[in-house]
Formats: sequence, C-alpha cells, structure tokens
Amino acid sequence: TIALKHGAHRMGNRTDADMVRWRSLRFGQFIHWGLYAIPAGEWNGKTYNGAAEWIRSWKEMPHKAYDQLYRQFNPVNFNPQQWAAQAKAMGAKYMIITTKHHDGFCLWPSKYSKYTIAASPWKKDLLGPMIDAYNKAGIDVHLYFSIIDWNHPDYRASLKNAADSAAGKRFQVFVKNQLAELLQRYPTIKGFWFDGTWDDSWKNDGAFSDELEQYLQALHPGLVMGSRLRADEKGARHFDSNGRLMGDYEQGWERKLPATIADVHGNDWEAVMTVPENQWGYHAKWMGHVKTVNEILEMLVKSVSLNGNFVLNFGPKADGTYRAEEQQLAAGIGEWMKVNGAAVYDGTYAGFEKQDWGYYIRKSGTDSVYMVVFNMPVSGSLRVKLPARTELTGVSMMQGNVALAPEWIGRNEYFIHLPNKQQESPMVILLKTVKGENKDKGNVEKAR
Ligand SMILES: C[C@@H]1N[C@@H](C(=O)NCc2ccccc2)[C@H](O)[C@@H]1O
Repeated sequence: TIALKHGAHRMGNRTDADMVRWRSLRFGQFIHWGLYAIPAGEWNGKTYNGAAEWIRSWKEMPHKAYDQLYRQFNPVNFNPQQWAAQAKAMGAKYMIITTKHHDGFCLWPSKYSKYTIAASPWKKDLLGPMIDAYNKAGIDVHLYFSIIDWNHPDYRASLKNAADSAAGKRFQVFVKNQLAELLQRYPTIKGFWFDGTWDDSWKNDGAFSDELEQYLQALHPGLVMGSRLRADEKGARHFDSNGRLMGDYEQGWERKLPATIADVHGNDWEAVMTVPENQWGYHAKWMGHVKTVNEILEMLVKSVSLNGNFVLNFGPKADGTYRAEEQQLAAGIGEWMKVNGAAVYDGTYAGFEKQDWGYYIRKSGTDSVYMVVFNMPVSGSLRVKLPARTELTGVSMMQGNVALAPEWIGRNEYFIHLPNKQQESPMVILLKTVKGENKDKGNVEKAR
C-alpha cells in the first residue's frame, strides 16, 4: 500500500449510533430548490435541454441576467409543513436540502455572503422553517452544500498562479466559515451532502478536504458525510490511492444503481435519483421518460437489497409549490410504503442467491427475510434457494398475513406457489428462517 496522510482513516463501515440510524432509514427525499427554478429551463423563448439547475452555464443565458434573478425570488406559496407532510406520507425518513447549489445562492441569510435569501424579496431564512417542519414530522435533515460557487469572486476551478492560490486560500476560509455557520444555525441536522468537488482546485488539495472533514466532525460529532467531499494527497477521489473508501458512505451513485452486491465492496452507500432522466431543479418542460411509482419502488427495493440507501429528488417551483407529477409520485409511493414499509426500513442484504422474480431484504440483525416480487413468473411459483445452514420455518404474504405452504423441491430449494398471479404492485412475502444444518429434507413440513 501507498503511505498516505490524507487517505481513508477507517477500515470498514462506521458502527456508531448516528451511522446505524442513517443506515436504518434507507429512504430519503432530495430537494433541489433555488434561483434556477425561476427560468425553469427556459430563457428568451428558448428551452435549455440540460439539467435546469445548470442553466447559468448555458451560452444563451447571460451570467449577469442569471445573477440578477435573486431580485425576483419570492416563494409566496412556500409551506414547509406541507412539504414535510408530503415527505412523511411518502415514507421518506430523511431529507437532503440544497443550502447552496453551484450558482452560489444561499437559501439562508449567511453572514459570509451578500448573495443570499436576505437580499431577495422573501428576505427570510428558508432552511430553518424547513428543518423545523421536517424534524417535527420525524424526518432527519441533511444539508447539500456545493463547493463549486460560480458567484464567489475567489472561486477558482484550477490554481494557475500565485494570485489564484491566494484566492483559493480565501475561498477555503469562506467554505469553512459557511459550513460552521450552518452547523451553528441548524444544530439538529445529521449530515452534509457535498457536491461540486471535481475541479482541480479541490481535487489537488486532499489535505484541506481531510482537515475540513475532521473539523466538521469535531464541531458536530456523529455527522454523516459521504465520499464526494474527499480527495487524498494524490488527487484520488471517493476511494483513496489504496482503494479504500473515504468518508462515511460511497456517494458516487448519482442517477445509477449498483448491479450486484459485488459492486458495493461491503461499503455503506447511497443512490440519488431524478424523476426524469436528468433534472434536479424545477424544469418547466420535462422531456423524455418520467419514472413511475413501480419503477421508483424497484430502485428503492433494489438499493436496500444491496445494503444501500435510496434518495428520490424533488424540484419545487419558484413559488414554493410542487408540480403535479411529483405530488402524484409521492402519494403513490406512500401508499405502497404504508403497507410494505417494514420490508424497507432497517433492511439489509439477505445473503440469499438472487432470483429473477425480485429481491430479498433481511431485517437488520434478524432471521426475517422479505421477498419483494416485481416479476411474477407465468407459473405463479417463486423459487427460493436457502443459503447454507438455513432452515425455513414459516412463509406468509405481507398483505393480509396469509400463511403459505412452500413445496420442498430437494436440498435447500423450495417453490412458493402463489394463490393469485395477478399483481398491480410489488408483492411482499415474509420468510421466517433459523440457523440449522440445512438437512436434505423438507424441514418446513416438520415445522407445520
Ligand atoms: C446531485 C446532482 N449533482 C449535480 C451535478 O452536476 N451532477 C453531475 C455530475 C455528476 C458526477 C460528477 C460530476 C458532475 C447536479 O446539479 C445535482 O445537484
């Protein structure tokens, strides 16, 4: 291994209470809200096809025009209690809010910048009321913070000379001050979700990112921060130059999921997902495919089955309301979660051989394993192969708690014959198992 001063400082996952809690929540809501919701992907009658929150980088959008938008930001219909109620009904257990995206506009009245909500017609802090409302609804809040800051005069993508280095130093002080300010203003937050850390100026100062992470942990013990904040002293990001994960969980799964358990290397991880192909901020015209409730549920269940968290993104409008598609999606997901959430919350990798009908999820630390069926076989019979030294002592449908009698088909294999092959939404079956010798006979018959 390479000697590193600013690589990973921990082998294996965190086991402290704050991380155990984060891991148990499994389902989060991302909220991207800011000035970009005003143009909403359109400018002077033309449509920007990129992600709405990146419109400032579009050649048809003059920087000066974008940078004046704060004069119009006045979310008169902002209702944080309603936002929190919608998230609670959806079944989200944590929420990540953009405090400041790449454009540098702060949703809180930061004393380190003039480019904040205080300068807008709204004037008032938006983060405080949101955090209070979500915490009251029993939902943890994490703060998204972009290191890239297109508005700050000292931001440099790369440091080419002494003047750049001096600016870079000033900018690092600014970042540290804003993060400490956020922790001081909002002491109930549980973590930071860093973004915009791919430029050379950040990547080439692994020592600073390491010191910053330790500084924040010291200020707020237990804080949960993903791998995207970090670089090591050789410029390696997420994984240090010895291939060890930095930060508390792998944060690279943006609009994509791991395929198998091998892809996550035993690390905690989190996927963040957009409803359309690639829109985080509000875009007036969603183009292309808009994901359905069942698609989102499959991504959520697959993430949990592979020991990860899944975060679904919402992009509120400039006035503070949500578009209809997002409201309908939240409601539809919530309906399923109300009945089947036990299979998701506190879920972990089950260690069963994957089958085509769907996913296994083990309730953390127990012998209870959920089967979440997405692909009903024409036979209506679900094959189950038990891991070694595992015996099956009970099978039941989650809906209605109906007991099922599996058919033993040899060695450690069973068929679960479903009474009804029709399914409009993912079906959950609960397996009760015990550690056993996996004797070569149908031990469920004995358990009957
Ligand atoms: C969470 C999302 N991250 C921002 C983004 O630009 N992602 C694109 C990207 C993803 C990975 C490496 C570089 C750039 C998007 O604007 C969202 O904030």
